[in-house]
Amino acid sequence: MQTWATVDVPRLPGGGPPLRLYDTATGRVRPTAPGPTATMYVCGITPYDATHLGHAATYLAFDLVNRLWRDLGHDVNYVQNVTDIDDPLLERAARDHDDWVVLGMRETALFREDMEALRVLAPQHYIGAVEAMGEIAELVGKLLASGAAYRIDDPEYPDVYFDSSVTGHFGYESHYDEQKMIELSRERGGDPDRPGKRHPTDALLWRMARPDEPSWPSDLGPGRPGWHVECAAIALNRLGTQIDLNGGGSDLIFPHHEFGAAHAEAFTGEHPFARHYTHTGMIGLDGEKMSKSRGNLVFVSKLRSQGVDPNAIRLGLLAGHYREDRPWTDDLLTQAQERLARWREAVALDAGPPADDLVQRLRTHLADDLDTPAALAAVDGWAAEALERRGTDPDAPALVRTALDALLGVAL
Ligand SMILES: Nc1ncnc2c1ncn2[C@@H]1O[C@H](COS(=O)(=O)NC(=O)[C@@H](N)CS)[C@@H](O)[C@H]1O
Ligand SMILES: [Zn+2]
Repeated sequence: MQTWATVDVPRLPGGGPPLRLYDTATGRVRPTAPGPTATMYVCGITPYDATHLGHAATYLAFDLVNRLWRDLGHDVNYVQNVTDIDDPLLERAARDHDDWVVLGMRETALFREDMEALRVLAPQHYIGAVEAMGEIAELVGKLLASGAAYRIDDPEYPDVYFDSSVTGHFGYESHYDEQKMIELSRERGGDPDRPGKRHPTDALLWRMARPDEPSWPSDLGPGRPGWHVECAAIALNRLGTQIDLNGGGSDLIFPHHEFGAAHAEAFTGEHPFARHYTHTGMIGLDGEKMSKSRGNLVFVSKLRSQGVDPNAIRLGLLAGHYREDRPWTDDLLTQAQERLARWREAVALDAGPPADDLVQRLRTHLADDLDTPAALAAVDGWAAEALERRGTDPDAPALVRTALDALLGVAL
């Protein structure tokens, strides 16, 4: 699938400390240690109700990771999927009497546009589940052949399930207990109560064709994939057997990333699949998580059509820490617009206070588990000084502009 147009990342002089990120599996903020090319898989959207500010907050967080790794001299191989076939998409299309293919294409196009407007660096590989159907079915076939998966004893629909016990590490990513796993599995597309499963949380790998549901031919018989195996296949085939970072919102901790890791590890025999599992907090509105099911959504495209500068949306979402569940409010946007205007005024000056120290502080704060509140405050400090006392370094304004572009993705 075509990815979106990307902006280039200006080079900054000097360098910063290694990027440290919170890892859900080890429960600690730990240094990332990518090789020359960092490998990152961030789960993409299920293409409807795109792009709400919750989506945007998550992709902005991983955009900072992308930018920081580049600033540290790494290339980044960034892969993202589109879940363009799955129950929620089919349900939404049915509700709106929409063709599910058209709905998916329309919403994916809108998502691309919004990502471009927000200056999110494009993934090297932007892959839809439908276009990856062959490789997904192939992975399911191999898991079935190896005994890591099994067919449920249901003569009408002998669907294929993953045996969550096969890797011996199941649960290492989320650390949830069985009860919580069953609860979340039920809430997020699983079927723990289906009779005949070896373990209630075992995840569906291949759903045999049902009447009036789309299906694809495969060696497994006609059908369509379960949700988690698409991400395992797409990541393994483009990033290798162990990756630096698997990212997404905290609602993906379980079942999605636990199973994505288990599917990958059952196939490769290598553990852990990802050296970091990093999850963002939920953006809320009026006290509730912003979510499709609740319909309390604020859309990037709507704000853009009202003339809101995408850089202000970016600053509004980066004002809070990426791992905090936090509300989106009109106030947040107003403060971000004022901050953006102040910063623009300061970098428009023909001189300012020396900014080398600011660049290093930006790098240090962002390398500390993406501490954007501290980073933005450091820029506020420089801008205030520049606007009060003007400062005498003629190179400072341009250096600040370049640093904000490269490290924060903000275009002044
Ligand atoms: N309110 C929210 N705040 C922050 N992130 C959110 C919010 N709602 C969804 N997300 C994140 O946005 C990303 C896309 O969500 S999604 O459209 O539901 N799609 C999926 O979760 C799957 N297609 C992943 S393979 C996920 O990482 C999800 O965790
Ligand atoms: Zn995913």
